[in-house]
Amino acid sequence: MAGTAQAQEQVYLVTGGCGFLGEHVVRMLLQQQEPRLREIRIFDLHLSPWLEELKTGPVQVTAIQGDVTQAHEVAAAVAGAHVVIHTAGLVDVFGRSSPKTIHEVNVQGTKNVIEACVQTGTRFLVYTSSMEVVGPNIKGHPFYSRGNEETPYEAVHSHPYPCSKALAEQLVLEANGRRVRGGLPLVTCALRPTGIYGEGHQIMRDFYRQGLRLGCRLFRAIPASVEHGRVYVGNVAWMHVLVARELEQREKLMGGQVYFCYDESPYKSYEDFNMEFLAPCGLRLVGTRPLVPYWLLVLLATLNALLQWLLRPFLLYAPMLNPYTLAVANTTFTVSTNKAQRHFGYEPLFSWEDSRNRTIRWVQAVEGSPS
Ligand SMILES: NC(=O)C1=CN([C@@H]2O[C@H](COP(=O)(O)OP(=O)(O)OC[C@H]3O[C@@H](n4cnc5c(N)ncnc54)[C@H](O)[C@@H]3O)[C@@H](O)[C@H]2O)C=CC1
Ligand SMILES: C[C@H](CCCC(C)(C)O)[C@H]1CC[C@H]2[C@@H]3[C@H](O)CC4=CC(=O)CC[C@]4(C)[C@H]3CC[C@]12C
Repeated sequence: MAGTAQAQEQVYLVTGGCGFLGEHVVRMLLQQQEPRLREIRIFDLHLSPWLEELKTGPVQVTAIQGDVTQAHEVAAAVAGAHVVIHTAGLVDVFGRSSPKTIHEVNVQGTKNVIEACVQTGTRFLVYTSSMEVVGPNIKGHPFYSRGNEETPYEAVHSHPYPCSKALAEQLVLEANGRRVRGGLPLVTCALRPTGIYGEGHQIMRDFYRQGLRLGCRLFRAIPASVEHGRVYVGNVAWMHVLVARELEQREKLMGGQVYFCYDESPYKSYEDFNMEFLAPCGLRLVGTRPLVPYWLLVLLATLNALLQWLLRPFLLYAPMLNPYTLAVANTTFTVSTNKAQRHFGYEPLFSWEDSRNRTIRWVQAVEGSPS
């Protein structure tokens, strides 16, 4: 009996568990049949209907509607959890939310999660950071090609999203070693995905819809030579699950560390990479070189930013093209590292072929293929 109780003792909390990545983390935790897992708590501002179907399995699934900016709600959700996987965040590079809101959710929300761990005695915290904490910086320096966690880069931000992710990551890493209730040290680490793709990726869906509207075409805007790091959502989720599992055994090695999320996805430009999925769904990318000169894109992006500012009192104008998204899309950033493999034995669970097929099937199922 004691063995059974011991075997099923752990409670995991996934904040943002109803988001694009969060859903994959939750499903992965259940699929991998984490041996000691008794309960998964899913904490999110908006709870999704698919949660209901998960409630019939052997692991208790508890849905908690809550806001990470509310310290008491976070503390109540964290109490009794062994591990917190903190993926909740406001992902906004288009200017939909105010900088203050982005800061509140991403920075204050993360502070609340850390303090809740300390107060309630939760020892293990996995934070979903981002490649954006590195760059591009406000000085316009090129990102790096095939960089790793040690590659030097002057990370100085002004855009609210990367600012908030960088601050939150710093808080998480600094919290490593703090004494939690009961006297034991908190063990934290941060995972930095590059651009995530896969089932549920809304921007991919937006590009697909845009292509359909334009007669099954998309027009190249970024040179094919600008490579942008991408990683499959299933592998990002798998990395979170592995880190959560291994943090206890390897706290000295992994505590306070950052890890880029990587897999076998090929190095390509943002647009060429998207075409890996959109071409089999009937779209084509027009042009081997950008059809619009770069200076014109910069001008349009600046105009969009100006329009957004002018129209803000009346309506929300938040197009995909703005100076920041243009800078990210137009600056090479790819990672090549094996730190996660060395530190906790990570190998991608999904091959590139599998990741690609799953994503194609999702695009086809979501929208239906054009005839
Ligand atoms: N999508 C991407 O390419 C990348 C995302 N990330 C990070 O991964 C994490 C997850 O991102 P996605 O799944 O793409 O975003 P998402 O928007 O699909 O998911 C975020 C989830 O957090 C929840 N949330 C937002 N504000 C909240 C609040 N105040 N209280 C509680 N829950 C709240 C949302 O309801 C949503 O379910 C974020 O922290 C993001 O910064 C990092 C790198 C790349
Ligand atoms: C929307 C951008 C592509 C638009 C191309 C244009 C301007 C020519 O129309 C996307 C290009 C790169 C994306 C970002 C990148 O993948 C890294 C990210 C990490 C995160 O943590 C959140 C999302 C994002 C900022 C992602 C957002 C869309 C792009 C800017």
